[in-house]
Amino acid sequence: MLGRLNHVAIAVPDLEAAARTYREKLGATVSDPLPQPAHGVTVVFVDVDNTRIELINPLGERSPIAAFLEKNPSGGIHHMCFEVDDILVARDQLKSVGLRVLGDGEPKIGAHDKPVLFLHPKDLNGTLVELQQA
Ligand SMILES: CC[C@H](C(=O)O)C(=O)SCCNC(=O)CCNC(=O)[C@H](O)C(C)(C)COP(=O)(O)OP(=O)(O)OC[C@H]1O[C@@H](n2cnc3c(N)ncnc32)[C@H](O)[C@@H]1OP(=O)(O)O
Ligand SMILES: [Co+2]
Repeated sequence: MLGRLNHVAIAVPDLEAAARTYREKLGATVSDPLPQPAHGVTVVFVDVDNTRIELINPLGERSPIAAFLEKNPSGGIHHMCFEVDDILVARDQLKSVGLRVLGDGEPKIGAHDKPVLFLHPKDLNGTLVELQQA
């Protein structure tokens, strides 16, 4: 079911500083900050050979990553995203084996303009997993 690793997201307390580190110290190509109000984050994309890093910072009052940063004030790996061929088939299959889908269970359009869903971290060894329609 799981296709390629589409991205790994890192929650950061200072988006500009994190982007500068990846650009200047790691020599990476990084995007400008891209507000994603529907997801309550601002994201900077860091392109690497075989996947992508997303540096994410809370946007707005009700960001889903605010509590994570309170618990991890210097930041940390927030989630990883796998591509799936059919996100609705994958969702129903994962629910049938007892994995919890977050929110109302309906895919939302993510930062890559594709439908995405999230699975509860407590069901996956403390790791928040995002699924994105390939
Ligand atoms: C622009 C879109 C972009 C893309 O397209 O790629 C994105 O990915 S946007 C990413 C931001 N959006 C989301 O993360 C949506 C899904 N996340 C959520 O719904 C929440 O973050 C949730 C429910 C996972 C956690 O919310 P919150 O921290 O407010 O709730 P709790 O404190 O009750 O947490 C429950 C339990 O889970 C642990 N936790 C929370 N976040 C993570 C995490 N990222 N990785 C691992 N574990 C996590 C938290 O510590 C609690 O554990 P406990 O032992 O009970 O304290
Ligand atoms: Co993501």
